[in-house]
Amino acid sequence: MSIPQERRVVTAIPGPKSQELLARKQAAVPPGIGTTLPVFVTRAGGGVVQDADGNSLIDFGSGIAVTNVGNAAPKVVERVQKQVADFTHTCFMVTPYESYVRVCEKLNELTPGDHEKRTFLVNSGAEAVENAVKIARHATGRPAVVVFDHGYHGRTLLTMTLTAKNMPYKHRFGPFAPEVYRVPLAYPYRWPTGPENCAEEAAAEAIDLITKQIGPDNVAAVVIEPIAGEGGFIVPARGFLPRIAEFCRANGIVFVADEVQTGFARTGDLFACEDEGVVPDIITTAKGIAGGLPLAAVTGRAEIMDRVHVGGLGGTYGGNPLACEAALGVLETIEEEDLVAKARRIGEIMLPRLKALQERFGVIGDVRGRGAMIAIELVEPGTKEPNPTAVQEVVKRCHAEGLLVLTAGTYGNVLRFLPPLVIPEHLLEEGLGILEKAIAEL
Ligand SMILES: Cc1ncc(COP(=O)(O)O)c(CNCCCC(=O)O)c1O
Repeated sequence: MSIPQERRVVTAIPGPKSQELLARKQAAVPPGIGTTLPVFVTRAGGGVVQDADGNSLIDFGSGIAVTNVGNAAPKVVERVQKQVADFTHTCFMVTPYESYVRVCEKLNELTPGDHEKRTFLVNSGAEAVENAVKIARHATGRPAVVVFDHGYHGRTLLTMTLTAKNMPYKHRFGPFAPEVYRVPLAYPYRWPTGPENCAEEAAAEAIDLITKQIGPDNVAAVVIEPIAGEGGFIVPARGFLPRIAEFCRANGIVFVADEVQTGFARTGDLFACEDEGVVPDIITTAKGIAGGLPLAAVTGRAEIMDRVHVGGLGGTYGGNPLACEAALGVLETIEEEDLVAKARRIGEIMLPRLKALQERFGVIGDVRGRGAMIAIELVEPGTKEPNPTAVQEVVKRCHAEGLLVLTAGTYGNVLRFLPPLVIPEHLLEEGLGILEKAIAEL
């Protein structure tokens, strides 16, 4: 890795150059575009991001689960550099090119299920989810879409409607899309009768709501994240996903797995659905797919995807050639560096240390996640009362020490950890040390 894999804090964070740039940002960009940490990045790679003031921060965010293979990953850079000099855009619907087809062939091969599949490419996770719903409605002739508490699916009108949390995602942006219904998620830590009953009871409640209040024959699709991302890294109780998938199969409902955040080795499987052997009818992917180039994909059963009339799917930039080359570089990197195993290793390091921390500090109510998608939920000690104030305090301390961490959760009380899968273990350990110190000092 060409960038020194070290934490180096040489100024206040943010430093003077970043502060100057922040003032310019505030004069040019609306505040609706928030900023987690106002350090202006100049280089990044491996497990670090470098800023304009010469600081090198440990990256536990990966640009929100995007740079799984590392920022500026060598195979991504090599492929994109060659492609950009050949051609930058033709619009695949006008004159196609082989790299787009190759990406789709690989996704058809690698996503869960050995049935015949089709894939097409778009630009963002939200666009992928929008298209999955379009295709499900077209194929079934049904209007309704079922989503879950704590779900997140994007910021377009439909995906905002599918998303659960009001602030900041939905507030004052209505009216929302029709025919979207929400049912309970199997949230073990907060399930009323305890985690051991969660899968069966939550599935029964969800299925009962669909059956009694919507009508299975009116439902085109169920859309669910195998691990809820923005909603707080909620790993549904084991057995919940298979029960929901089975109900969908029995009722002709398209089961859409939204793997925008969980995909591409992040959770210790190439796709998170593999963990319980769930085979989705459609899977949406983005983020980790192209190492930072804007790309997303809709991969589904051929008999569903092929129902759409010619010209019914599209968009100008979908499957941009640079992004397709990047995606091929990502897939090569995941395979050659065995990043699925590396993600599992990250979980094996993080989970025990966080569980040991939970033993010492009552502010940690729950430790959860899989692979390199890990989180702690902070509460008022001795209760399950969400503690967003503690999260903000820990974040402030981590950032000041040069550790980039992100938050999540419906209640704003989750610290989530999404290190690049290529992060050197010494940086992972160092980052955990900073986190432990920040929590101990609360
Ligand atoms: C499961 C899941 N589905 C869909 C999406 C949407 O993907 P886009 O590429 O951001 O549109 C996401 C994006 N999550 C990060 C949102 C960042 C923000 O906007 O504040 C996701 O996690």
